[in-house]
Amino acid sequence: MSKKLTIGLFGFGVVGQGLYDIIKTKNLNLEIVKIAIKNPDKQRSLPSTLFTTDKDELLNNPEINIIIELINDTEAAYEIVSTALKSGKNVVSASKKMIATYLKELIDLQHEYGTSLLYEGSVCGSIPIIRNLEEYYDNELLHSVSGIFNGSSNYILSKGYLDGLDYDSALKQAQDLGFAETDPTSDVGGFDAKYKAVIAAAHAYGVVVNPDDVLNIGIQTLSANDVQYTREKRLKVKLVPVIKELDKGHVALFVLPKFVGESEFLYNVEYEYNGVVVQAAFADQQFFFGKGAGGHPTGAAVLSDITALRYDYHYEYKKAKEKGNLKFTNDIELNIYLRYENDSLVEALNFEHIHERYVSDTYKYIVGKVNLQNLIDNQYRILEERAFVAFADQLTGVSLATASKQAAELF
Ligand SMILES: NC(=O)C1=CN([C@@H]2O[C@H](COP(=O)(O)OP(=O)(O)OC[C@H]3O[C@@H](n4cnc5c(N)ncnc54)[C@H](OP(=O)(O)O)[C@@H]3O)[C@@H](O)[C@H]2O)C=CC1
Ligand SMILES: N[C@@H](CC=O)C(=O)O
Repeated sequence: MSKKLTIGLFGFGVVGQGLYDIIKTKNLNLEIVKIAIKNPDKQRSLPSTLFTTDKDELLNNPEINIIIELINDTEAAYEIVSTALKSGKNVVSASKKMIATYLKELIDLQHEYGTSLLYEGSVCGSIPIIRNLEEYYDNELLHSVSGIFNGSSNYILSKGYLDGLDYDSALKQAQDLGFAETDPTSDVGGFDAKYKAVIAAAHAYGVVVNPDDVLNIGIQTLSANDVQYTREKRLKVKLVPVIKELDKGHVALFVLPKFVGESEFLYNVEYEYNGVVVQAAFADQQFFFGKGAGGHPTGAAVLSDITALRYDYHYEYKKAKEKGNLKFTNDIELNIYLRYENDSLVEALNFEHIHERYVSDTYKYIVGKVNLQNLIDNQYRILEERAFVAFADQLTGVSLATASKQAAELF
């Protein structure tokens, strides 16, 4: 019989309960000894003796050998996870914001204390992308990793495009289904996708990037004109993080809405499903597809990490050792679609090339090439002015797939 896992679980919300549902269907030789929650007055589906609001009852319990952290409070999560790692307990977490924000510290803690932190559930829910980037693509030259990394925003886009549902109602449904973050701005504004991309970049390329340095523009300002424009061109809008190795040892990373054509894998990824497109030198293009949000899909990924701890699995962060010289950069050119009202925004973005321009009384747009840093500098203005930006490689004939062979000129 494999060694018994004794678990201290933090959080009994959507993911915590999803994990519990899965565990109870199987005889896995593991036991949840205690569950820490925040609100002692909330009605629970399990005996009250199992719950506590005192984190030390779990962290200081020598019988517990694994801590599972599934809470919705970033700072508290970091405190719990770092304390556990320091005290010799292995940890599984799905808290992508916490992991992306404190990735360097968490890697250092694992090395210093010889403990393991696994977080497959933090990136694209049920899709096993972290272990694949870490292990399978160990020796493969990765050109790019991109995809749909957020279920809620994809759900909203699908509900609008396919079912004609308005934005607010679709968001409410995503919240009711347990897909959305406590603050859904994280989902629709591209923050959540950015945290996931930051984590994926560490395993794909060995770069640890501060999320504050990464552009994220979301879908909040998508208008009827934008939708009409994409329909006419037989495109769809998807919220897509792109992680791309450039020439001369640089990695670019950004999150933008993207126009996606029928021939692209992401075109048919709908609702809460996520998709990851890996462009590799020899394997060429590969596609991972699965549910990206919700208690059971995420719980399944968390359980996979728990069982991996049985055989002492830990991330080696191999690319950081092998490719340690890669540097993150925002100095790249992108082809974008910009729908705007104020001409001064166009001036501020300082387009280097304009492919297409349209102006009427009610609708103005430009398709052209800008520097990513200019977008970052005007990120808040774009949102305030309710302008809409999308990565528009489809409109200029330069896609991530074809571009991979052209190094820095891809965009
Ligand atoms: N929902 C999803 O589809 C996915 C979520 N995630 C991530 O997983 C984590 C959990 O998400 P989710 O389950 O949806 O969140 P929920 O809001 O559904 O649940 C959060 C849980 O955390 C508990 N909690 C909050 N603060 C503390 C604290 N300081 N100590 C102990 N317990 C605490 C809450 O307690 P109480 O019950 O008393 O309120 C609640 O049980 C988040 O980081 C989220 O980003 C990752 C992938 C998918
Ligand atoms: N809010 C997230 C949940 C999973 O990570 C999403 O919608 O994808």
